[in-house]
Amino acid sequence: MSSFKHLSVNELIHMRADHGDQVQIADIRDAQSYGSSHIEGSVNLSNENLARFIAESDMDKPLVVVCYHGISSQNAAAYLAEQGFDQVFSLDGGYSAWHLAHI
Ligand SMILES: O=S(=O)([O-])[S-]
Repeated sequence: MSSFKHLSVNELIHMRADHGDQVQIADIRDAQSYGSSHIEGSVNLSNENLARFIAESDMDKPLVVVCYHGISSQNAAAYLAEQGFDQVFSLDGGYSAWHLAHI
């Protein structure tokens, strides 16, 4: 059964250092929050672009799901794993943890 794994901010930093833009990041926060700041290289995923994102993504590449605090990203990550992504991660602490680590 496909499912997702948890990823800490530090693990994400290392993953990006090792794999660069091979790492896909989907930010599921609202467009306004995403617009005011987001992890560089992330895409804002919403119900509107979800189908296209799934259709156009490389499912072999790691996919990290980011929300506000790491709660709702878990449901989204489980869903995306069910859609066929091989390696799906939910960012623990969400964008707020990422932001804190980068102040
Ligand atoms: O985005 S959240 O579900 O972690 S509050």
